[in-house]
Amino acid sequence: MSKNYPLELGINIDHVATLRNARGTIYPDPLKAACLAEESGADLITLHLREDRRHIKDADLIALRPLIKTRMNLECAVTPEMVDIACQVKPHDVCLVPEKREEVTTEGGLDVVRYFDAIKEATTKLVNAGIRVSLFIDPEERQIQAAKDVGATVIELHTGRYADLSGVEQEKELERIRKAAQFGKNIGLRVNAGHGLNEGNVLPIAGIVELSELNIGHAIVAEALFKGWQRAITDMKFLMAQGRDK
Ligand SMILES: CC(=O)[C@@H](O)[C@H](O)COP(=O)(O)O
Ligand SMILES: NCC(=O)COP(=O)(O)O
Repeated sequence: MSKNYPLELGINIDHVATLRNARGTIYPDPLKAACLAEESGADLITLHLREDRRHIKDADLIALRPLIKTRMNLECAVTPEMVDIACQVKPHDVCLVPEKREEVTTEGGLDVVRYFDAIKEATTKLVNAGIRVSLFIDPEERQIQAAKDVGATVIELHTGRYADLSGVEQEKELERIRKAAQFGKNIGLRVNAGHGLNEGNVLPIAGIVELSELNIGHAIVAEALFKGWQRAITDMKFLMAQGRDK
């Protein structure tokens, strides 16, 4: 990993819980996954407490908080319930995300421009509780500027569209993400990225030097089936370092 431009890896453990919940068993244990991830070089642990609790449960969040040795990044919707939970649990970071009950996964970023007042209120409460606030947004200047204006100090650029595209269209989306990362950094924000990243598409994203952190989950859980959880994490770290040093 380049020393001048470090790139952190956040391991998202949501889909360890998805597998556990499919049978209502106590395994695989997301807490064990988090601890092993840290041992394998994860720089932080990310988890998304969805309103419908389809993967991570409140009990996971509470049990995990004192176990985390790196940083906990809690993703949650902009609702009074979630903001209250976050203020009680006090993760290092909260990443506010858009949520629709019926979606398969997070579609698009938060519309900070449209929901400015509600996002500002949530951000202020979290910041007053000593939590760093990140907003999960599309790579658009007006959303990035609005994120800064509501008082967030971090943004996470949604890479889901990039991950779903290929060829020239993917190149164009990569350029959009690159420009957005530069804009965010220039106005003083920490810029992260994530969603849909995998071993096959992470290199060009890792090469964007303005990015500080990538959050990756689903593809790492999938890779772990074939080569093991810890190997999937060390391989991803290796690829990120390759992308960064290119
Ligand atoms: C906000 C985000 O990108 C992740 O939390 C991702 O959504 C993983 O969880 P889901 O698959 O439930 O969307
Ligand atoms: N914020 C993105 C994230 O945490 C992981 O998303 P994915 O890799 O599960 O798509």
